[in-house]
Amino acid sequence: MSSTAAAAALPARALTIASSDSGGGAGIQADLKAFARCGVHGMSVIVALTAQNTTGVSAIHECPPRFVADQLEAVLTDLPPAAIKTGMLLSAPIITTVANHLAGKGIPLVIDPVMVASSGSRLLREDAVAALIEELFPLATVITPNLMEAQALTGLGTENRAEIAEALVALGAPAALVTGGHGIDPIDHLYDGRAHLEMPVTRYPLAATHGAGCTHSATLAACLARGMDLAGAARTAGTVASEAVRCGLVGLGAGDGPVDALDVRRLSPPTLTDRH
Ligand SMILES: Nc1ncnc2c1ncn2[C@@H]1O[C@H](COP(=O)(O)OP(=O)(O)O)[C@@H](O)[C@H]1O
Ligand SMILES: Cc1ncc(COP(=O)(O)OP(=O)(O)O)c(N)n1
Repeated sequence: MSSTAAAAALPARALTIASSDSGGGAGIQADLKAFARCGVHGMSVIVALTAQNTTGVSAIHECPPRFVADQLEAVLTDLPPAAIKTGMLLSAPIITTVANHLAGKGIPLVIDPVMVASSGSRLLREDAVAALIEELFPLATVITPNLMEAQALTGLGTENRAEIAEALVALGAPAALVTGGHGIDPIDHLYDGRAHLEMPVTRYPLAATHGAGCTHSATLAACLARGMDLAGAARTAGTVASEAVRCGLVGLGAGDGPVDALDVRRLSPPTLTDRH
């Protein structure tokens, strides 16, 4: 195969800029599984490490912003991604570093404004919320808060997703997708500044939703990397996240079990042959 033909056969690339979950349920670990689920080569810039399991976060170790910049430069210079997602960014200096590296690149960007873990720990410092809105939202293709994050960002108490999505777009993001895992109705709501689109998702009443939001936003980025339009990518993200909950590993730990985008229980190690 010629090198041009070999390059044409390569998978699309997507990058996650987020934090590690030592329990393997959310964060970078969930993102890379979602990228693989979508047939996309995943790359990662890790901004913080969490000591975390299914019951909660016990410690957070922040990477120096200079090392975040080193990772960004390593990836962006050699392996430019076709789409990027951000997850847990933790601090204002990290957000500024990320924004400085992404500004002007024109790469589709999904911002998952991760603020508080479902276990209650803060994953975005209070003094970093303004930086997220002012420096990163204008660079986004779409932001994907859950209902509670959307309420915190807008200061609105309503559960009316159309109203909240419009307020999010008014904050500077070109499009907002409010996810529906926690709401009364399991509906994802997309507003792109012109039209509203409601996307029902199948809800599974399982104790295995840890990492659902990460899986959702990573799938959305992977679909954009593969050339899908925003509405199609949003529908696929809702379906993949919902399926990951259906396949979730209930009982894996003492708390909320991790979602499983790859449905690993149906996989087994390859059979070894004489050639191996
Ligand atoms: N119980 C559930 N059953 C099916 N899908 C779910 C469930 N919880 C979450 N999801 C899926 O995960 C997505 C994100 O979930 P959500 O709870 O809104 O965000 P987060 O995990 O960030 O709190 C939803 O849009 C939905 O597709
Ligand atoms: C390292 C890390 N990143 C993100 C989250 C939040 O995960 P998410 O899927 O948005 O929601 P919950 O699993 O907290 O419901 C996290 N916990 N850790």
